[in-house]
Amino acid sequence: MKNIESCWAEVKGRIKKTLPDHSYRMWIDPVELLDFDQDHLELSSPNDYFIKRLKDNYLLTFKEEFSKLGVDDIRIDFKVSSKKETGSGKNNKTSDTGSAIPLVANRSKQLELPGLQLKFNNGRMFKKGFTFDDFVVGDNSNFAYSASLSLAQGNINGSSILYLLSKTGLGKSHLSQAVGYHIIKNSQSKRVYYVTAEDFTNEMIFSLKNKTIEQFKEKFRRKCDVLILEDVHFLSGKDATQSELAVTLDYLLEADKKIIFSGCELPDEIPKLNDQLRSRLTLGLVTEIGKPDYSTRVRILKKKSKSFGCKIPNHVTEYIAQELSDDVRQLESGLFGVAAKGQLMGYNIDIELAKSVLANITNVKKRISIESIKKLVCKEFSLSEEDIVSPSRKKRIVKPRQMAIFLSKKYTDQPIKKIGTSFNRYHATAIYSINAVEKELKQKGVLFEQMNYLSKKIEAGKL
Ligand SMILES: Nc1ncnc2c1ncn2[C@@H]1O[C@H](COP(=O)(O)OP(=O)(O)OP(=O)(O)O)[C@@H](O)[C@H]1O
Repeated sequence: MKNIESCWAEVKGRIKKTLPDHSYRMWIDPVELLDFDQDHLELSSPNDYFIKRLKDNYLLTFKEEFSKLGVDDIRIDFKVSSKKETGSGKNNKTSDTGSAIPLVANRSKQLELPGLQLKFNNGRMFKKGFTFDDFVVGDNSNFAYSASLSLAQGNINGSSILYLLSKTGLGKSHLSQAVGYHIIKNSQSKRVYYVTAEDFTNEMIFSLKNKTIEQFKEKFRRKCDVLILEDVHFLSGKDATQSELAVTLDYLLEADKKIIFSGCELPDEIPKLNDQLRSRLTLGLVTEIGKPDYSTRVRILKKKSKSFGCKIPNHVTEYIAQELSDDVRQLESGLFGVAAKGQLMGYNIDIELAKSVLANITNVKKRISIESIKKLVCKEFSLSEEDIVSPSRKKRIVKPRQMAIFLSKKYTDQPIKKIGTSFNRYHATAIYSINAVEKELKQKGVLFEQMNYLSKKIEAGKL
């Protein structure tokens, strides 16, 4: 009889060679040997869902690999148990420092969506680097990552709908595009439509105006295998689009197509959504991505520096991770700032340099609050603070109020509900204000100029 422990290590090694990096990392790497005897072994697994996946997809492989090593008819059981409980300190430590997770050795160029290049055809292009291999998994994103990967590879416990929920900059677009990218990469004939809710609305309006609405319906209802729809909160109050989307979803669900939604709020919390659409949005699995903890932030920074080819010393990386804890977009901008200043000015990349770059980000952030934005807008529009929170619907007050609400959403991480309350407004009205400003910004008129002016002041910390 061979030594089971060494066989298990060899089985893992052999499976690693046959699986894509992210699948191995996701499903096999966390599994540890808990207990064993001559014809039986017990393996650890983080949760029941994981166990089901292992049994469905990898149990046979485990047995085959054992058999190849001369261990036949082994009985394998799984038990919910974290790595920590298994006492494998080595794994915890290495995954904290990031070295347990192999960096992408072969960053292939981001695939473009297949098919035509026409505007309004398949929607937006995927961003380079928004793949599963480029996503750093932490406790904050484990569930969302695993659900996204399951959907990309098949389905999530029989369901084909996923709702990714998070505050801004935490990886919703990254994961939803990773699903699309994975599907196209493995099956180029799949028609993946990646659009924001705003794109969907605009395309619908465009089709109505141009009398091509039948083609629009046909495209989304019958010519789409995977629909990725981002920022669904944008649909608030857009009745016609909501009804069309609900019907589209029925067609896709009927045909068992895959659907990924993303949004900053739960479907139940998005105001002015008709029941028809709301019930369809809640059909899928809702997975939330939270803020990454310190060790995950360090791993994200290390991965980003590596993929962008910049060498940042460990203590500087740790300093950036310590200082910037709100979201990953902010982390990225801190990292780029430090790398760029170092390179352009020929400075050493050290804590002093990092401090000087991060000071702008953190100081400005500290000073920005709903109240400070409210004050600034009142001052610039010669309004009193009573005016801006009053019930008045006079144009000279409504517009600045909407702008202040929009800026509060943009520059603070406060929930929209809270922003609404700060202006004595319902949640639905706050969302309406944000949408109204977004729409007017596109016209590049006076409001656009005013917004630029206010944004520059806020970013410069002149509050
Ligand atoms: N876990 C992660 N690992 C690596 N990169 C990440 C991770 N999470 C987020 N990012 C990066 O952070 C940036 C912002 O992420 P993304 O655009 O997906 O956020 P979002 O939640 O969609 O934000 P928004 O709601 O503002 O659209 C991207 O460059 C993305 O690659």
